[in-house]
Amino acid sequence: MRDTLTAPVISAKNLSLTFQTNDGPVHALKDVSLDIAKGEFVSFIGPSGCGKTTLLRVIADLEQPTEGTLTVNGMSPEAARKARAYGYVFQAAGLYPWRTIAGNVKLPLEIMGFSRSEQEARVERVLELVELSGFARKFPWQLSGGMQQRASIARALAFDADILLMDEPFGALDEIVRDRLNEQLLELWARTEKTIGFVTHSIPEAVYLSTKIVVMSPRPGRITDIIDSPLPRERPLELRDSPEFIEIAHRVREGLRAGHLDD
Ligand SMILES: Nc1ncnc2c1ncn2[C@@H]1O[C@H](COP(=O)(O)OP(=O)(O)OP(=O)(O)O)[C@@H](O)[C@H]1O
Repeated sequence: MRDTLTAPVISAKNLSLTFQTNDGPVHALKDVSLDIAKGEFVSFIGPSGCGKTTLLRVIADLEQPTEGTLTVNGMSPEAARKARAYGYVFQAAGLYPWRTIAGNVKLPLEIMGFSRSEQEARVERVLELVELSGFARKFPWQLSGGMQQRASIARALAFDADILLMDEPFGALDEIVRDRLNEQLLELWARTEKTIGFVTHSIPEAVYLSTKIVVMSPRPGRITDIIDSPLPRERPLELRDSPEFIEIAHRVREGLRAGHLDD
């Protein structure tokens, strides 16, 4: 599947972004270069404030870089956004409490003007993908935190974007729920062949999920290491006890430490 001859889906070259604030400039990203191939699962890991969210937002055309170039599917991020290339999953599920789960998932489809029958078919399909088929008519408060986050993933999948951008989607959940969601996300990724960009603070989560791990350092946010994971795509949770897994986790930790030494 990972054909080295195909052009990258996301290509960043020397991206920098400086926010101008009342307290002076904040260098959120500095000289970030990265290629992401179709179907990859890429995690961005680094300490708070290192620019992970900013990088995801630049890819999604929610922020403009100050320097450098970025293409998504060979187009500008703006053109890619207009072509509905992305689904975005935020830290908090962000579901509307007065809408049912189906109603929440349907919302972007309503806005995009899909026909009613197409909306119904898509909602059914994505709720099945995230294993929430029986919960379409429930309201968000009737679901656990993990289920709400799955509903927000379903919403991001509903319009069938090629790229799923996820900003610490499981950060607020306990470890057991998180493990299960990680497994489910890998299954979903295998079934849909999406390209995924995933922000996390957790080393095990990054190593468990990713085909590529991008390690970032703060002030200004730079990439300190890019690790192409040798782990197989099929990943039972027990893989986390294997020497290969521990070795990659060690390398991520070293990358994080190296970033801090430059402070
Ligand atoms: N709109 C903005 N205006 C000014 N500064 C900003 C803005 N957005 C982000 N920043 C600053 O840019 C830096 C990078 O922020 P960003 O949210 O990308 O970091 P992060 O790695 O995602 O952090 P966290 O892990 O805490 O979510 C931080 O110092 C942040 O305060």
